[in-house]
Amino acid sequence: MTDDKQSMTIKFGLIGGGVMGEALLSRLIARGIYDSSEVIVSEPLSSRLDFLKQQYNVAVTTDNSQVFAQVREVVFLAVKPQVFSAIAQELTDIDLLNKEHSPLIISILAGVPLSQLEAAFVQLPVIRAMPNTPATVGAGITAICSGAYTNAKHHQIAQQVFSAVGEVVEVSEGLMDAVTGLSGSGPAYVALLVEALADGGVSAGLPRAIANQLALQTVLGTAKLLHETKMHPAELKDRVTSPGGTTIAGIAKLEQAGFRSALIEAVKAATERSQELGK
Ligand SMILES: NC(=O)C1=CN([C@@H]2O[C@H](COP(=O)(O)OP(=O)(O)OC[C@H]3O[C@@H](n4cnc5c(N)ncnc54)[C@H](O)[C@@H]3O)[C@@H](O)[C@H]2O)C=CC1
Ligand SMILES: O=C(O)[C@@H]1CCC=N1
Repeated sequence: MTDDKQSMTIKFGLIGGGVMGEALLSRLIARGIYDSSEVIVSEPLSSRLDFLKQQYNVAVTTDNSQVFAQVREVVFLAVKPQVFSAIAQELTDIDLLNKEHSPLIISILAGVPLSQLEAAFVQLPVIRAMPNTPATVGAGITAICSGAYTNAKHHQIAQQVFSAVGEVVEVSEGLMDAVTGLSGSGPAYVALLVEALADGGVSAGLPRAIANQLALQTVLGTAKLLHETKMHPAELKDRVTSPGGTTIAGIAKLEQAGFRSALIEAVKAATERSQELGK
């Protein structure tokens, strides 16, 4: 059931109010891309629904068909890929194409290809995207690729939506699984790195709180330095590494333990998993 907000004004519909859905929603409203009165969220968990309604003052529903029926501009799919076929099934009774304003469908579902999306949303404009969790703080990066029925306006809408949460790149669809394995899953790898660096500091005798702070700021500062100066990572590594010094001793251990290979294999494994999710 929807609440009493005016359905006439609904421009943006979110299906799935979880981690990524909320990250996008919060920034879109904070940046004024959509007013809260223009948004509807569909989510089966009542605790999440209540929270999102309270926090963002948006219309809410547990009925996905309400979103498809009311939205005039964008339907944003942010459910798990495993739920997609059930949602596609719910659409069979709704004539989306012949609505007065047929919406742009944006999907962030890992692995689900444009062919599957376009089979569910027949002749509708669809954009497949892969954002990442730093979107929550406006520091995300999103790769997008467009379906067959999109035009320049749809493209502009997707750019505007994802620019609200960070950088946007366009790739061909064949690269989306690799994007998922790198930047989509990447925040988890970096979180592991931060945690492990701090553990190393604790192991070397640092108090936990100081070790956490040192580890986090080292990763943040290094990323900022590389980003702002456009320096090649190898050059930065060389600058830190004094002959016969401490850093080369640490790097030798990382190489021995297969640090680079572990990251390469992680990206490859996540890419393969994304490919599997689309089958
Ligand atoms: N978490 C991440 O870092 C990223 C996730 N993604 C993709 O975003 C999608 C969502 O991921 P998360 O936000 O992490 O998951 P999540 O589990 O936090 O959110 C999914 C939400 O969908 C709701 N839901 C379940 N069934 C539903 C249905 N039938 N109709 C409407 N809502 C339903 C769930 O209750 C939940 O709140 C996934 O497809 C994932 O591949 C993409 C980029 C990054
Ligand atoms: O782990 C996952 O499947 C999702 C997609 C990218 C990040 N999280």
